[in-house]
Amino acid sequence: MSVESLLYNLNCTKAIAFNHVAKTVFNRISEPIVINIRKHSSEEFVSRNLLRGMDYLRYPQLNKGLAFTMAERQALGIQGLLASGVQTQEQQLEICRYSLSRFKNNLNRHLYLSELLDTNERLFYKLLGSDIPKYLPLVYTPTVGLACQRFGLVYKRPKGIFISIHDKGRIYQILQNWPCPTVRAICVTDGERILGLGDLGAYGMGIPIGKLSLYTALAAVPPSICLPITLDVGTNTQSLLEDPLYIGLREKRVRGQAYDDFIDEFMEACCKRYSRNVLIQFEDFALMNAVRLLDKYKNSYCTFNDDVQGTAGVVVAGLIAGCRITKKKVSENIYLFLGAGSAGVGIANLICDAMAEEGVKEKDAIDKIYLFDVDGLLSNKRQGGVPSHATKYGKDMEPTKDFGAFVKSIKATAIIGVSTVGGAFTPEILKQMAQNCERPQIYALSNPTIKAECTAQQAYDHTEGRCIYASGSPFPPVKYNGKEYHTGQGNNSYIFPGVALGVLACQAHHVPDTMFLAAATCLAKNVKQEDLDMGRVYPSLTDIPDLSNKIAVEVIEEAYKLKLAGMYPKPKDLMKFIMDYIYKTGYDNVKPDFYDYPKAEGVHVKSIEEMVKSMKGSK
Ligand SMILES: O=C([O-])CC(=O)C(=O)O
Ligand SMILES: [Mg+2]
Repeated sequence: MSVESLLYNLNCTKAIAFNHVAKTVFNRISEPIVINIRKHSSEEFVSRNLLRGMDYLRYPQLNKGLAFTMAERQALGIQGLLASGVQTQEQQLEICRYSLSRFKNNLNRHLYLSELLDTNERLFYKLLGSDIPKYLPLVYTPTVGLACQRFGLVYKRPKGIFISIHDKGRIYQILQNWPCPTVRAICVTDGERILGLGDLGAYGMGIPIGKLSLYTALAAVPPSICLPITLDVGTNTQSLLEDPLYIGLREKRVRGQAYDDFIDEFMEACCKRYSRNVLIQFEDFALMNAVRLLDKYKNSYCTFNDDVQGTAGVVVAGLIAGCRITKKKVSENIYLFLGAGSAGVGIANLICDAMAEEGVKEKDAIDKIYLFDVDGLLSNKRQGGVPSHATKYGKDMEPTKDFGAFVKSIKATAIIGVSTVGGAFTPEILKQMAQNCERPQIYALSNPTIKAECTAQQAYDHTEGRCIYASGSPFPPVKYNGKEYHTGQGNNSYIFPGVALGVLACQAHHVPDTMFLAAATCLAKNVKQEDLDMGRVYPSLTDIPDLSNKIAVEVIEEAYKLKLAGMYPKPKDLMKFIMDYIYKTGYDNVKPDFYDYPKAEGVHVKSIEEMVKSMKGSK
């Protein structure tokens, strides 16, 4: 029995109580144990691969529930373990939809979906894909924020790896405990800046799980190659340290050299375990580490920071699409940021790149971009100066903390909220934007919903319905002057799944900023005129899977252009190449080789169909 199935079979409390020594011991005895007790040819096959029929029900990657046909049930030796009825996947989806409709709140819906993922992976992704606008907010922003805050209740079984600062020196060994050796994509957090909710420590695990489930739901990246990781270096949130349900280290965060050495070891261990071009997505690190670690690793690893580059990609896509409405160039706007953290500076940098494409020099581009942080305008004259990650945006202007007055004095045409201060775009600020230009662009990007700088309704109400508005979390349709408007969700989920798909498919070994600009341009190009007519700068969420494929093609083009691709020769038809690569949610794609089962040398891993056939042949 593997450690995974052992944990699976224990109830939640025992699983958490499973101590480190026991884990190590079990890991040792989970080395190949060849069971060969059955005689029937198909059963013999199962045992030689150490997969028992029951495993087809137990493992979400293999389970089809009542959709196993009678012949399959016989071949797998699971007849009688399921009710006699045989269901189609479509019928199962109906049952899921009905079950979800019975819950009264979204956290319970999130928990239901999380259990579905633990039970039947293909059904989960099929359901998500059947109505993305409906299900995305349940597995992702905003509900995932709540799930993180309650992660002590949500945690049931391993969906990713926790690596604690005390594991320093043996990170590689811990990675080996993950049962799938084919990992190609990792999403990692240290839980310090979870959405706009702050330091949630080990509770942050909900984020890499959610982000990677979007790799599959929105870009059909095979889930077996994805690994969520939380680096537990403690938490500085006192309420968590005192929370009896808290699942992480009850210690203050480790900082300085010890932290840096830990992250260095982590990066090396990932490469040693999974190859040098394993993709590592950084997510929800605090500002002090996000930009610094990106700069440190971006040229030596296959890595990106979603909050810096993914968010920048989606905002720049919105701005380029916004220019299709205003008939202006990107460089003809004046940009003002509320928030100068990792997201703000990442967006500002990519705006400069977009202006460079229009032939604007970097200095002139910077002149059109202003940032505020908690201490006011990034002014070179302010006490304490401009933070090091943002020095190039420091202005030789008098310091000010009055954001509203500044909106007026510089005649901003686009304001971008990445401040995590809910309601910071006051009615006065919005009204001023409406005076500054005909179609002011308002981005209220902080997540989850309560952290948005203004709601969609407020933006329309205070700009006479003339604004181009986008938010990070979804808002219901807005009513203005008797008309209904559907506003866009400027969330990095439009960008990172497609970029990841492209990087993974062509085995790129770096993820340069230009890939995000290529993704942003592709996204902006694909906004339909009818969306623009409504003032919406993003396509419908329903379109994301198609868009991700298109973005992936652009990313692959960029990878070959920059000689970063690891796969030669370059495929002739990139779209076909992508279509062959991606994960399919139909049950006919269930394969028994999803995990690291010890296989006898030369043993062919048969598909379920082959097993059914061999059973028929042996009759
Ligand atoms: O997760 C999201 O919805 C967007 C994001 O990266 C963040 O807010 O940190
Ligand atoms: Mg994030």
